[in-house]
Amino acid sequence: MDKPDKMFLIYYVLHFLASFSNSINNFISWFAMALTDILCIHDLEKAAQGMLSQPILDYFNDGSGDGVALMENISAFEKYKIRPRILRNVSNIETKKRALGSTMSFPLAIAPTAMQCMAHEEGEKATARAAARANVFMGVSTFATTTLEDIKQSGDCLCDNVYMLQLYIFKDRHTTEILVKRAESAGYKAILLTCDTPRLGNRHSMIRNNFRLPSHLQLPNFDQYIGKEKLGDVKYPNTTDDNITWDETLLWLRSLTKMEIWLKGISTAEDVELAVQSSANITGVIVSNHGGRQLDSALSTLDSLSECVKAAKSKDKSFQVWFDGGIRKGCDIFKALALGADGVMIGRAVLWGLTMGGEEGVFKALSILKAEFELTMALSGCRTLSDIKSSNLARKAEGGFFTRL
Ligand SMILES: Cc1cc2nc3c(=O)[nH]c(=O)nc-3n(C[C@H](O)[C@H](O)[C@H](O)COP(=O)(O)O)c2cc1C
Ligand SMILES: CCCCCCC(=O)C(=O)O
Repeated sequence: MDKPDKMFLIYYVLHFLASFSNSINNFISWFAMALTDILCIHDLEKAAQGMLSQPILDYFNDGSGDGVALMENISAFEKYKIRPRILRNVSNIETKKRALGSTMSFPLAIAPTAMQCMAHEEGEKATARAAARANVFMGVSTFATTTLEDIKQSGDCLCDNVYMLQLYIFKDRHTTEILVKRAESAGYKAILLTCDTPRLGNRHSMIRNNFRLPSHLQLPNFDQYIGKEKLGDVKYPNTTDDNITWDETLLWLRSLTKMEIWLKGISTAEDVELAVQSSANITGVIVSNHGGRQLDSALSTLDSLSECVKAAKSKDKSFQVWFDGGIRKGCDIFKALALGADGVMIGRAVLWGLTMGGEEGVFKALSILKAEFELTMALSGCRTLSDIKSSNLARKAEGGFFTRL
């Protein structure tokens, strides 16, 4: 047995022991994490693999169709290399970033991911506590397995943080309206309207595994309406609205709330222009292909990013362009910012941390990415976020040569 395998074996034994008692669970998670030498997000991914049933693991990890968009989200980062600058005094790196009227510790937020109690019994509550400790904003899925109020309260026990509700619009608009109003009264700061899922993507493993939410879990933000027995089958498109539009839906949503509205799942300049021009007063977009889970053969999100940034910033410099898809390393964050993103979000990296160690595991994932990002800045000669520029990158061109941007 080589060293990494031994390390994970120790972890599984500790995790098994921890499952006997909630009270020592957190301590064991922390201890196991220290013992098992988790150094990067790939270590967390590997550790999470052995801890979930196949249908849940596949649900978290897989993309749609042949998985091309999923793979290319990751490989696209290697089309860019960093051009480091030297002798620039990087003794005092500054990574803090302002958005939604608050400050985050670095330009990264947690993307909304559904059903986190499948990863760990504390689910979204553990994620919220880790996010609060790391001062990282948190997106909460409509399909959360915890109420949106309980999630925020769990983080608020530690300190103030920013929460954003990801919204799927149901055909029953009244259900959606209740959700939006609950989020606003709970103190959520933004709605992230997911726009790339009028229907669920073709996820082979969900179909093969006959994926269902485990019977002890619920979707308490709306399951009085949808009914969890419908989850994962063809009824999904029957409950969410596939007739949402720039004019009618966005203006209706704006009439419900004063919270910021962001559009998630945008990948073209044309749609960014519409977002900037919308009279629904959109704050920003998240350039995303849903982690490769929706339209297979979609452009990788890194390949979409430049046209989206150009379209937004040429019309309104303050319009926010965030990014997600394939971020596994601090240098990935650096590359997305160098291409003009205002910040990034991460999905699976958080789920792997949560699976492995609950709150401690998510905190570990966030800490790894922050440390790697800071190191990339230092080694590239960038002391502040505004020092990160497109000239810090070279892109692979014809013949495999790299040319500077
Ligand atoms: C298991 C899983 C569940 C997700 N659930 C949602 C969701 O409920 N709503 C949503 O807008 N996006 C959802 N996403 C997409 C993420 O918000 C995000 O766009 C994506 O995970 C980013 O890619 P990454 O996982 O490579 O970081 C989900 C992604 C995963 C992996
Ligand atoms: C089985 C229903 C999935 C609901 C949508 C969650 C989601 O966005 C995802 O990517 O999965």
